[in-house]
Amino acid sequence: MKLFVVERYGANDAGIKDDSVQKQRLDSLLKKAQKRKETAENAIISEQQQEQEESVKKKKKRKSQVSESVEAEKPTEQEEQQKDDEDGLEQRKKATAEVSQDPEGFTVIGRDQFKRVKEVKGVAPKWLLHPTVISVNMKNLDANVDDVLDLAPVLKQTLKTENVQKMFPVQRDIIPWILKEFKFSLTGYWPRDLCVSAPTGSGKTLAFVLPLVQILLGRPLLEVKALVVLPVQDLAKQVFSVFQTYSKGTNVKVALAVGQGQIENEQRQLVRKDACGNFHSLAHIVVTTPGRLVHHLRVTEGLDFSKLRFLVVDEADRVMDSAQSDWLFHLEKHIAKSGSKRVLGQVPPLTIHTLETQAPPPQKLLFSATLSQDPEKLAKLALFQPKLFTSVVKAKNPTVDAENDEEDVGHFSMPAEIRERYVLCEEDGAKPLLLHCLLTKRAEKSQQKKGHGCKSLCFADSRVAAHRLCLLLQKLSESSETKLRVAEITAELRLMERNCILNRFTNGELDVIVSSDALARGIDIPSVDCVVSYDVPQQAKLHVHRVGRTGRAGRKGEAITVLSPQQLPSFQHMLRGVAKGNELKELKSPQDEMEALEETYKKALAEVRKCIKEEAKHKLVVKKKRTGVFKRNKTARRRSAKKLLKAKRK
Ligand SMILES: Nc1ncnc2c1ncn2[C@@H]1O[C@H](COP(=O)(O)OP(=O)(O)OP(=O)(O)O)[C@@H](O)[C@H]1O
Repeated sequence: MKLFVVERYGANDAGIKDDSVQKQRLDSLLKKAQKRKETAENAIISEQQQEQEESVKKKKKRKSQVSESVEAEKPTEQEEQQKDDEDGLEQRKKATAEVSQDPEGFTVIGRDQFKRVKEVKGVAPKWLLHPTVISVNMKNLDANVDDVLDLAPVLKQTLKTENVQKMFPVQRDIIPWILKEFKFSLTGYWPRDLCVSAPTGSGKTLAFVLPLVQILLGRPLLEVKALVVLPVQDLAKQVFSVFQTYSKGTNVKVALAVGQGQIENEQRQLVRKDACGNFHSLAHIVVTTPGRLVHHLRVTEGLDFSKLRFLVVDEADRVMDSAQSDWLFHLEKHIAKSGSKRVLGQVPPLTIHTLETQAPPPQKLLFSATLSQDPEKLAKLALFQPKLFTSVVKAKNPTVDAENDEEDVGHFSMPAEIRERYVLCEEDGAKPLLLHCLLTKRAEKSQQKKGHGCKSLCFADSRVAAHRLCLLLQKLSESSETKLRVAEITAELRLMERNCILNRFTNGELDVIVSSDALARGIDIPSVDCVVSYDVPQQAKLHVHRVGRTGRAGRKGEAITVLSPQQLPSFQHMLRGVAKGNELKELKSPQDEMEALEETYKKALAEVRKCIKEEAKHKLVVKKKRTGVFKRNKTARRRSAKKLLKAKRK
């Protein structure tokens, strides 16, 4: 044990050989500590006394303003009050002394000095508080293409061939605004940035495609003037095809860079190197995803964004939330190398000198159905005098308490054409059967009424859940009279496979697509009749996007969410901030049909279990084979290397 004894003061140290000297030192240290404690306590107590006195003074003042008759009784009350206050002070003194003294005798420094910090409430900027409200009414469209827009005849012709007769409210408001800002910028002023928050399927894509093509019409020089950023490949391809449609018959060149094929192929569409070694842009508009953009900025020689005039960010909230949200930083760095335009960063104070010496920054155009109106998030984008167009008005949700109706809680809005309902499922295990019954019922009704089946999209939480649900629905419909053709789309499938399934769905070869949230955002699938949220979405945003796959472009749609009774209150609470055209109603659960199919369901469940086991086995075999081949290859390589060495030695 001696090993662990630390002798801080050795016997040879001067002045501390005696025990008496050590005692003296200890006493003086303890005295000092005691003094410090007392002064700290006194300070706290005097502070509290002051506060107490002030409060008593205030009370006195208030009471002196009351009438005389009441005043007659006051002195006794005041005295009592003062007594009470003093007693309270005494008690608190004791309590603080007790609290600040730990049972082991240590004093916690500053324990009584902690005070609750006052919450500072942020103030939304003016442009967020005073937006221009876009109508959500898609029924009585008054804006004829010819009357409203100052568009080139080629574009008007394409609109006619695409069967666009009238402009949707977003397009009616946004297109002239962008064109006007552009004209304004030609006079030397910087264009204002734009934020658009409009419901799903309201035609936001055309609202930026048309003005960009119009502005870039007839430009002899090939320079990248517009960069359009979307969160994922599928959406970028979709927007690219709209650009292609509307740039037909014009000299506007559009390129796609989403990482679908080899990077060299994309580079060939973006830049050309001439005989003298100079680089030339090959597109006016580049449609891309954040990840691929950063890749090109790093590796594509001669890519020049210094002449950029427009930066469009569709599904802006998702793009900004994504892991690659540093793409703006990389873009700015890239531009800074070749020019002085600012994409990010502090906007300098606008003086005549800045206007004269600095080129305007690219105008940022942000679009989304669930655009964040959080000033902090938007501040990251360094928007220049932004203008907000929104269709979000005060949410009115009859299912929520009346007091909540008064709040300005609207963050997102949904198309008024969507009829939203929920169905309660008591047992979690019976959910697939309930879904099967709902879908077959809908298909039969639609067949009777319209003469064709009902196209439905079902959203599950994950890829695995979507796969299992798809198998179950397939098995159940095999044994039922109404045969539903079911397929699945998850992020695991390649783009080609996904497109193939979507084409079959659009052509009426499939009735149901089960999907993970890979399909939830932005994808424009014509005429989806019903969207079913098989698993409850965790965020209102996700719900808005899922449901938004139906009821597009003014068509009618239906959205059903499958809930357990326990999930209902939180679901209703989540939808508090979503402005809807229709109220949320309950749909009767098809109990009779479910009971009739109980045996078939059990069989289907057993078959699916078998199927999943076989799939897992198959995957394992494939994996083993791969690793086995790899090992064999490795050993073969080693053997051949050894043989070679031997041969060399010989
Ligand atoms: N003026 C119009 N007349 C008729 N159809 C239109 C018009 N404008 C757009 N559409 C069609 O409406 C559908 C939805 O448009 P779009 O994809 O632009 O919606 P969105 O607002 O971007 O939706 P999301 O927020 O879900 O991405 C598309 O099929 C498009 O062709």
